[in-house]
Amino acid sequence: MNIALIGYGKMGHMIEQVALERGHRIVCRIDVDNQEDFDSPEFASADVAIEFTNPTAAFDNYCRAFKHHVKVVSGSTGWMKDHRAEVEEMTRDGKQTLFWASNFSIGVAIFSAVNRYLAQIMNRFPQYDVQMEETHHVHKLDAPSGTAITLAEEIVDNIDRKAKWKLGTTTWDDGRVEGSADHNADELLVNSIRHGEVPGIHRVTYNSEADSITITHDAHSRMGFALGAVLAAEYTKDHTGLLTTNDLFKF
Ligand SMILES: NC(=O)C1=CN([C@@H]2O[C@H](COP(=O)(O)OP(=O)(O)OC[C@H]3O[C@@H](n4cnc5c(N)ncnc54)[C@H](OP(=O)(O)O)[C@@H]3O)[C@@H](O)[C@H]2O)C=CC1
Ligand SMILES: O=C(O)C1=N[C@H](C(=O)O)C[C@H](O)C1
Repeated sequence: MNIALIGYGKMGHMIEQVALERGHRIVCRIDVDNQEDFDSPEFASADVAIEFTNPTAAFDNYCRAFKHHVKVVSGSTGWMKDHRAEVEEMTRDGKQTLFWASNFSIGVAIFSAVNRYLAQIMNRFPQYDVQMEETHHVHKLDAPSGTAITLAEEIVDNIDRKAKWKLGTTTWDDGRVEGSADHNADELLVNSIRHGEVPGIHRVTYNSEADSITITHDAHSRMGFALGAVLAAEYTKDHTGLLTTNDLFKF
């Protein structure tokens, strides 16, 4: 299939490698300095555009692709709080197509199923309090991570004693600590750590006086995200509307 890349950074390069290995063609690469290529015949020839940019650019990129009726697969995080409703409206009834996931790795799809099940079990065991921690490289622009937000929303949806999640502290390599761990009992605290070149670690811990139960997903590289994004593009070619990994992996 024909793939356009929007954002040619760490993920864009890795997705190109995986897409070529799987026999696809890259027909267009759009980065900051060639935005006019959105209006090129090469971009319009794409079956799917794969977008990995940043929290502030992502929504505009979806709109520019939709103008040419090009379907989008996107992993950019941090835009949902401002544009979720608009994207839901644009993709309603398959008018436009966006496959979005805060994390494309197969491992996180499995982790997320375990996360939801564990939260349901914990309704019967009020002696356990739950907290989350995510660790990423120091270049990351958003905190908490998109994956942490998705996992936190799943816990809040499934465990009666938590009403919402709250960003706690962000701890940096040089020892700086931003934010505060203060929170109410009905708030799920999510702490962030920014360290070196870590691709992404997500940890959910249930703690009681007697013991702790921790589940962790630790990405060894970005390769799992890139493979998932290309699998999502292959799925998106034949589907419409607002899609996500639950559609792809059938969890
Ligand atoms: N869902 C998932 O599985 C994953 C999601 N991510 C998310 O994907 C995003 C990108 O990650 P990553 O590749 O590591 O980041 P990078 O910073 O390495 O790459 C982003 C690229 O997008 C470019 N860019 C910025 N603005 C625009 C624009 N308006 N149009 C086109 N290109 C633009 C940047 O250019 P310049 O450098 O010049 O600004 C850069 O080349 C982040 O939001 C990250 O959180 C990352 C990994 C997995
Ligand atoms: O910025 C990253 O690198 C990552 N971003 C995604 C997120 O915010 O959850 C996914 C992955 O953890 C890597």
